[in-house]
Parts: sequence; C-alpha cells; structure tokens
Amino acid sequence: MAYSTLTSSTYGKDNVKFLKVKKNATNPEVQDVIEATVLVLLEGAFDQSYTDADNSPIVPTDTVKNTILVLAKTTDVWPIERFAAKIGTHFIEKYAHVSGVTVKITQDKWSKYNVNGKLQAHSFIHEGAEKRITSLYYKRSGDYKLSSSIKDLTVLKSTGSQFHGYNVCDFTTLKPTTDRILSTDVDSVWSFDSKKLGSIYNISKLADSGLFDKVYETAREITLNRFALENSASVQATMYNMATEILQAAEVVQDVSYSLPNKHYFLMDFSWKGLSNTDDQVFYPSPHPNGLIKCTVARSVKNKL
Ligand SMILES: O=c1[nH]c(=O)c2[nH]c(=O)[nH]c2[nH]1
Repeated sequence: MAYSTLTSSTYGKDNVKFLKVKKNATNPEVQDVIEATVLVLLEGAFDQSYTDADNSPIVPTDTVKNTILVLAKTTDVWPIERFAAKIGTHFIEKYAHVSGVTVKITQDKWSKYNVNGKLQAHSFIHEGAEKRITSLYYKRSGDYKLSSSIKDLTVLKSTGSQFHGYNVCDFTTLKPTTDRILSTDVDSVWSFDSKKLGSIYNISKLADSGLFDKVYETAREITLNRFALENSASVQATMYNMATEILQAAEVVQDVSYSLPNKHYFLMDFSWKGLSNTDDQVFYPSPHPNGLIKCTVARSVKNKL
C-alpha cells in the first residue's frame, strides 16, 4: 500500500494581467478601460500527475494563461462578474476531466476625471491601492458561489468616533475616549445568492441589466456614507451597520463580510516641552500592531422569507 494519499489538489495560473479598452460604438473617442489581474485554478481528474508523474491530464498553466487572454480579447469583460462566469464555464465545457474552477479577478480603479468642468472621454486617474474584486467557484454540477468585494479602500475620520464601556481588567491600560481618530483599509465582501441569480449562464444577462455594477456602487457608497455620517461606537458596531444596510439595499446579496484593521493614531505626548496636546491635534500614526476586526452578516431567518 502506498505510504501517502493525495487529499486535495488544484492548480492554474495566478497574476495574469491585461488592460482592455472599450470604444463607444457611436463615438470611438469615448472609451473605458479595465486593468485586471486574473487567477484561475482547476480541479478534476489530475491525481495521476501528482502520484504517478503522469502529465497526460494536465492542461498546462501556460494554456490557462493563454485562455484568459484570448477570452479577454474575444468576449465582454465588463463587468468582471460576467468575465469570471465566462472563464468558469469555458473550462468546464472544454475539458471533460475538469470538475471545478476557481476564478478571481482583481480590477484596478481607473476613474475618468474632469478638465475645465468636463469629464474626459479617455483620460483616467489611478485611484491608488483600491481594488474591485470578484471571486467565483463553479462546479460541473452547475453549483457555484459568486462574491464580489472592495479591497484596500483607505479611509480616515478625524473625529466622530468613540470607544468606551469595554471590559476592564488588570491587563487594561487603554483609556476610554469619546473622540478619536478612526482609520481603516476597507475589505468588504458581498456574496450573491445563487438561487436568486439563477444558472451561471444567467450572469451575462444580469450583467447587461447593470446588476453587478449597481451592487458594487451601493456597497461602496454605503460603506463611505456610514463611515462619515455615523458617530462610531466601535469598529464592530459600525461594520455591522454597514453590512445590514447593504443587505437591505441589495436583494440578491446573501451575506456581507467586513475585515477592517483598526489603524491606530496615538496622541503625542508634549508634556516634556510643557505643551498641552489635549486639543487632539498631533498624533503618531502607529504602523503596528493594529486591531483587526471581522464579521459576516446575513439576513435573519424571518427576513429570508
Ligand atoms: O473599535 C474598536 N474596537 C475594539 O475592539 C478595540 N480595542 C481597542 O483597543 N480599541 C478598539 N476599538
């Protein structure tokens, strides 16, 4: 008997990059761009390549890369949810021994900007680290999980955030505050209810209706609005409220997860110079450690009906 057994495996290509330009049909001067980074991993009858050095079932990762780029050329990549579904169904349809496909597409945020009050037709600002992401896991059975997210949207508010009333014990040094700086890199994930979306082949039609862009815009707007407008009791309370609002606004969303670092800014001590800093003006951006707070929020059973 063999000493070991392969319990799971998956393989493919990561960091496949392209930029695609879309020209308006009536005015080709009006353009859009998507810069994307794609991951595709395959599952299926590949065990012998690991256990017997038999490469015959392997679709080379180089072929996976070529496929992503050819599909980027020949099919519509707007929005990324549509392109993820296209990639997923392609691999299942083309290779009978592929049983599952994982796709992750990360989109850079290129935004058009104004010159003399006029939105430019084909000039864009790269808005830093912020990304729009979609993740798909699609199985030959037809089952799939689709989620989308915002990552590395860095925000800060200089007041309108509190933290007090927490557990106090002999390890506690933190002072309660009714006015602090709150800053985080937003990582917000909303998973779609597959039953409400229907078959994976329905995703393209839903994309035509603008559904995925609308949910993305809604999630981003709710996150930014609530961050600004709510006098935050804690990261925990604010993220829960954001997630609840997204569930209320987007019927097709099954649950919402946030993962938020609490990026601390500590009030500097100028007492050595005889200076008071009680007016909360000068802070030290502490690179580490940071708080890290995560939650997933779904509809309560009553509201699922
Ligand atoms: O919003 C917060 N949540 C915490 O759990 C926590 N813990 C801490 O030290 N500061 C904060 N702030």
